[in-house]
Amino acid sequence: MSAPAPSLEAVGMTMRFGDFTALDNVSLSVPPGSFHALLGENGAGKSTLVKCIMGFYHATSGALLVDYREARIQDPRDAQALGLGMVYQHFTLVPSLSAAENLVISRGDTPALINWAAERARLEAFLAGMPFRVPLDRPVSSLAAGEKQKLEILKQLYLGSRFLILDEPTSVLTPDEADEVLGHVKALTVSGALSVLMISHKFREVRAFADDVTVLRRGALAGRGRVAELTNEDMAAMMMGKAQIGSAPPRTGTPGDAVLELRGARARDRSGFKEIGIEDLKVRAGEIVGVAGISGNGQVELMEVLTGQRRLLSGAMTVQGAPYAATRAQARRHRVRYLPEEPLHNACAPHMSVAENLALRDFDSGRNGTGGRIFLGRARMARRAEELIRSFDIRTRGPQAQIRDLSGGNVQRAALARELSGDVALLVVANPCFGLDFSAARAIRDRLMQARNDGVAVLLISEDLDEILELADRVLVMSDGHITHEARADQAKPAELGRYMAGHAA
Ligand SMILES: Nc1ncnc2c1ncn2[C@@H]1O[C@H](COP(=O)(O)OP(=O)(O)OP(=O)(O)O)[C@@H](O)[C@H]1O
Repeated sequence: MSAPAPSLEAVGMTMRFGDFTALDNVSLSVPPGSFHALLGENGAGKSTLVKCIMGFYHATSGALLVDYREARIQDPRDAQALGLGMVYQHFTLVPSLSAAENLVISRGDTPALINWAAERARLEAFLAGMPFRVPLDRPVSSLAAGEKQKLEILKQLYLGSRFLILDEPTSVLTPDEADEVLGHVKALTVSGALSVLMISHKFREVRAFADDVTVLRRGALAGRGRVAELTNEDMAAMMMGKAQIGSAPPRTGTPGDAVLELRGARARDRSGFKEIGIEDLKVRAGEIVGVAGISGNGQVELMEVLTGQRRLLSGAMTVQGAPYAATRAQARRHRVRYLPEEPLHNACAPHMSVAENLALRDFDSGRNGTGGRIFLGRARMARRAEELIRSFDIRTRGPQAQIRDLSGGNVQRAALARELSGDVALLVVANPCFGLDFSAARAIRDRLMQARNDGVAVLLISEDLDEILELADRVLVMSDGHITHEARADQAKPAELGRYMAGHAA
């Protein structure tokens, strides 16, 4: 790569939203060719800081220096022109196009009529200078998550970025994929070709790859230092202050009768070309059944079947012994609740307030679940919201804040608060701790265990094997659309589960 990596300094950055200060006089310095981690609990201000750097937000005050010169970044194009690029948790690639096509169209200057031979030669020349590559001609949808994330990084480098902001870049990757991707990124920083600022919640990755760390807490700088000179306890203390993480509630009681049953259930997968098939899945009252698997192995389709968004081609689904198609009336009658992935988009009304979102479930249920359309009174809604905000520790400016302005982790807590309040028989959750810091993850996991101990049947679909091993009574592995393995969680061996997850076990 030609241009050397730039340095970046943020000096006294403050960002106010109305009378709320999301970022309070925060400074951070990333020398050229270094790998800098940005840590903080959910809502600490990490995304706000990087959005100010990238020109998505205009800081209320403060300055940015790129290569020791003041940079005026009005919008993301200015940031790109200065060599700053961003890679997100979720992919931004076009799934139906190949890697080569994705790279070429990502350039703003692509002509309407593309000379593919010339573009291909240009791409090959670019890739020849890269320490890693990805298959260029397959549709991106067929690439594994690790390959997609490598392509996101290559895309930024192809666009000329020499300073990468990585926002939880390994959330959807397996630990091996994460190490491979971050290993390549690290090598680029060591060679001086790239500077990196990475938002992460994973101490393991910070420790393995970052040179320096900055920690934010409630919008303010809480600490910084060389990673090699800090212990995990030091970093945790900076993140959380004096607050300690309590120990998890013990598992109590034994499972009762089956609440959810799927038998011989077949449904099309998203491509429409394959099928998923669940021969026999039972979740009992007072039991957590974990469905482990690498993303893209039918978990999304299974969730869609369970939530009534995907039709069964054959087989049966029952809840409490009755046929179940997940209509709203059935879900209400059988006290079934869902926490889907990305709750802001899938389980919330983003423009509505926290209080309204916490009450959403009740809008069409009437005062006593009779189905009468009686809207909750404002005062009662506000009282209830305040209770849930307190007991689930939702960090918000108040019940009237729009839910889309909450940090990711706090949206998650709000959705879970709503789904777990009231009388629940079956709870279906997908990746409930995705993107959460560890104290938020701890809080959510404790709630799930508590629900189980209270007799709720919990189906936990998760890509996080540690989470499943901690919470589940039984583990099922889903691979290529089918349940390929079942084990009691206390007897399961992670390596063996990993082999089934990868589809390698007999
Ligand atoms: N556009 C906005 N309007 C109002 N408040 C906002 C806005 N964006 C963020 N905030 C608030 O600023 C605070 C910091 O949020 P931010 O998204 O930066 O946190 P974060 O550290 O990135 O958290 P997470 O780890 O959950 O992503 C939060 O309390 C959030 O509610």
